[in-house]
Amino acid sequence: MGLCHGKPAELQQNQSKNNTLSIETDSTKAPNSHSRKNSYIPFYSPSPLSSLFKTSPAVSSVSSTPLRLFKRPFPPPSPAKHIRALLARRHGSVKPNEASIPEGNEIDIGLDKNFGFSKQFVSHYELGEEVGRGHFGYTCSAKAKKGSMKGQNVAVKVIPKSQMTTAIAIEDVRREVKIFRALTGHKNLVQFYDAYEDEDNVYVVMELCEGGELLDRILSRGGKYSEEDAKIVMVQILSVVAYCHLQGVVHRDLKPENFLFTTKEDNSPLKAIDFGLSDYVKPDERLNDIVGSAYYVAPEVLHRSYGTEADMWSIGVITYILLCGSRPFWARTESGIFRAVLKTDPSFDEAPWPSLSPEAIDFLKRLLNKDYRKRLTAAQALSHPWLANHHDIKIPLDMIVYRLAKAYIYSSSLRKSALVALAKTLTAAQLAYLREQFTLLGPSKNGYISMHNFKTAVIKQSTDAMKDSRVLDYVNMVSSLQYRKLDFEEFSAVAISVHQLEGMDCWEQHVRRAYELFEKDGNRPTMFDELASEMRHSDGRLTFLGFVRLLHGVSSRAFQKA
Ligand SMILES: Nc1ncnc2c1ncn2[C@@H]1O[C@H](COP(=O)(O)OP(=O)(O)OP(=O)(O)O)[C@@H](O)[C@H]1O
Ligand SMILES: [Ca+2]
Repeated sequence: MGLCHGKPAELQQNQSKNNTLSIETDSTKAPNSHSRKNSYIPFYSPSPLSSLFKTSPAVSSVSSTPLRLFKRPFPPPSPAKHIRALLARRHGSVKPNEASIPEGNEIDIGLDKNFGFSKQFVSHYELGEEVGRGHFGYTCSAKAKKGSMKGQNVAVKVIPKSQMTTAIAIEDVRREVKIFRALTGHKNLVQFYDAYEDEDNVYVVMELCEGGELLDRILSRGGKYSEEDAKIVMVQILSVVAYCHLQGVVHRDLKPENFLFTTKEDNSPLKAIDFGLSDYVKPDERLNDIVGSAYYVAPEVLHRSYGTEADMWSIGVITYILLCGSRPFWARTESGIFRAVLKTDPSFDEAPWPSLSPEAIDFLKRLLNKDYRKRLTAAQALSHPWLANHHDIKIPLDMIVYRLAKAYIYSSSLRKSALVALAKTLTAAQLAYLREQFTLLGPSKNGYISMHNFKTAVIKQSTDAMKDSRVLDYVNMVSSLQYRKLDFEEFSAVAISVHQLEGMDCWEQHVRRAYELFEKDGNRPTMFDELASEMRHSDGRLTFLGFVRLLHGVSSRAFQKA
């Protein structure tokens, strides 16, 4: 993955209007988070979520917020609200401008609120003080009273059953616990211990993080991180997200509130929490429910067709906030935020951007690309030059390689030779990521991998989540495809993403050079009699335009239509 900037023209539209210094109204208010409540934070204003949680009547999210003057294009980050469509989905109905929870319990008659968890919470743990609060639950510290954990401090997320007013809300809690339990084991993921229930609540017992939320740390630093400090955070976030994605889990609510530091030390490890909105997704599947928090939501989520790439967008938003202290997409209302996400591009003109490294900006542009096919995966982001040479990076296996392998094997031999030509144009830095993936697939001593390797490499890393998400079925299907052994050269052609390369400035150079190579080695009269004239020379060989279409995997039928 060489540094090659994203398309500036595409990304610079609409910037000017975002860059004016203005009086802004922050539409969010502070949560009840213990740590945050007690610390003075200059730009802080209270969040409507806390009142929501107490099932108060309708709360206006905007009217009670004071006007503040900020010397920034946008106000600094504050806790993000969940998207109203999500609240409606979970709680039954939400009025157009109010994120309210229906009152009374008429709608939960007949709902099965038994989870099959142990009922022995009280005999096992002694609940302590509240350490945090979200929309769906509050979290307390607790002490284990018996067993192997006796005397140990833990955190307990308490999810009141009175909040579970729809079948969807109940299903979401079941899934949250199932995913959290299955995924546990990564060093940047809060350790799950057990789940309990009684008449009133579900209790999720987990490792206690005493260092507070990433959001609090951003705010206590005055809103900004140095590049070096931001890298330390991003490597940890990417590492745990790459792990989730490989297992077939999309988090869907990545934001600084959902990352906690284990201790108050500056160099404390960071841990992901809150799988409350997570879901399983197979590599070739698209989800369609609108879920997440407005500032961090990806455009394709709003278009109701998304996969793991949506998390990568949220990671782009987090990185942007870390580096400049402002949100890239901001407006006073939810619909305004959505419009910004769909239509505007973040500004990189104002301070501090001109003084930041081109690698940092390139990294961001490749995450905040509105076309999800052009976005970096988590494993690719870890291989990006901005993070290169950072200590503690372990590039994980990337499921996109499996998807690309399947597409490659089903391609015509003509497309295969076009991809081989394109792969020959990659720079050493770009090949580094592919080399890592090849190595992870476990090549033989003489440098070949077979389709079987695609299975053995994944089995080593599989958790129960991978079974539940049916990623293992997908891997079995890919590894059973009939294809010859691959050396690194052909593997590079297999695992090259044409869409991603197309999102880079250097695409034109790559594709022109690749066409030259293809002309030399692979171009021959095509067999499709009715190829459109602009796709073929008079002797039947592919034109440059035809070559580009071929790289994208356009079928012969589409060629005929073109
Ligand atoms: N393991 C933990 N250790 C310490 N504090 C925690 C832990 N887990 C959660 N918290 C605190 O509790 C808050 C709420 O937890 P969590 O995000 O899981 O709840 P939620 O209701 O699902 O949140 P949201 O409103 O984002 O959906 C967190 O933001 C954090 O401050
Ligand atoms: Ca949360």
